[in-house]
Amino acid sequence: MNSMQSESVVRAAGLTRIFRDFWRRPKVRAVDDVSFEVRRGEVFGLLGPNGSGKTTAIKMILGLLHPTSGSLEVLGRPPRDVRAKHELGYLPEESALYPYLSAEETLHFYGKLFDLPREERRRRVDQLVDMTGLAAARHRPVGEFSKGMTRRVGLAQALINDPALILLDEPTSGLDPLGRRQVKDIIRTLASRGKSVLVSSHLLAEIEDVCDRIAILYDGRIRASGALDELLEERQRYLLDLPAMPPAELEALLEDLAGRLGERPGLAHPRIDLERYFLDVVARARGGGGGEGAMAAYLSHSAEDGEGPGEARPDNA
Ligand SMILES: Nc1ncnc2c1ncn2[C@@H]1O[C@H](COP(=O)(O)OP(=O)(O)OP(=O)(O)O)[C@@H](O)[C@H]1O
Repeated sequence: MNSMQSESVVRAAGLTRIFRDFWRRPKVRAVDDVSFEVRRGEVFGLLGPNGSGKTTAIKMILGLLHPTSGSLEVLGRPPRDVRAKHELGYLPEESALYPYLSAEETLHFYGKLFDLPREERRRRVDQLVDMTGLAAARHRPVGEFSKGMTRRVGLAQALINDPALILLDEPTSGLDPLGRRQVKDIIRTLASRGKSVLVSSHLLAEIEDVCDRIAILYDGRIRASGALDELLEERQRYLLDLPAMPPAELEALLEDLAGRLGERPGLAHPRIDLERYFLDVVARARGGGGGEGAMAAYLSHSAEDGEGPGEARPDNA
């Protein structure tokens, strides 16, 4: 692992947030003595059931909530530092958008808030509209959008300032399988260009194939954390991948293995997951096509700025 990738962009140690009641008596330990780090160029999953403290942790990273105790550093600065905020992108659980602005106007509005010069703003809005699959709806008011389309606008908005750290609260909620795959591909590509992405979700299976490392929160505390591959790999067993072969040959092979192992190995056909099957069916139905070109254009701009370390992925990816 090179030094760029091991660099921490979020460093939380003993982070605690207690909410108090009206009489200022401690009420809920929403985040309780939590320590973790998010490294440059990785996708970090903050997972946990409803009410486990994910949003509270994200709000502290954003500088919107003060920790009760513990330390927190974001991009090498205290989270309340305005310079840290400039390099952050945030997709909240529910995006509050101006219903009468179109998708394009919405993105221009946020681009202006970041003081992006007009030409750059135009270029980024065009790229983001394509990348998030909103090209056909770019001139429609967002008040008319479905939940999935609103989510896409929210994601584009979170990326308008080309942030180094992107916080995504339940990014796939409300999206159909195509939209989910698209968002996950965007997340992976962002990470491959050196961006750091923190994804919070209670839909574990949905983000399993996008995270490098995870922490599982329950009742405000981290119950498990580490590289996803290491956490999920069953190191005591092996799976063997065989090509198709005549039944008699297969039987002989199994017999041979059973003799050596003292047990007959299990045998099954591999299965693709339902998401991949579904996406194949839809791709065939509509004759291919996708937003990869747009994504490449958006990201090549980031690379031009010298912000990305190329195609490198963290060692544990
Ligand atoms: N402003 C607040 N005042 C009092 N309690 C709060 C406040 N915000 C959150 N909590 C409590 O803190 C705990 C953690 O909430 P949080 O919203 O961080 O969970 P979450 O993991 O994001 O949940 P979800 O998946 O439902 O969004 C919950 O018990 C919640 O009721």
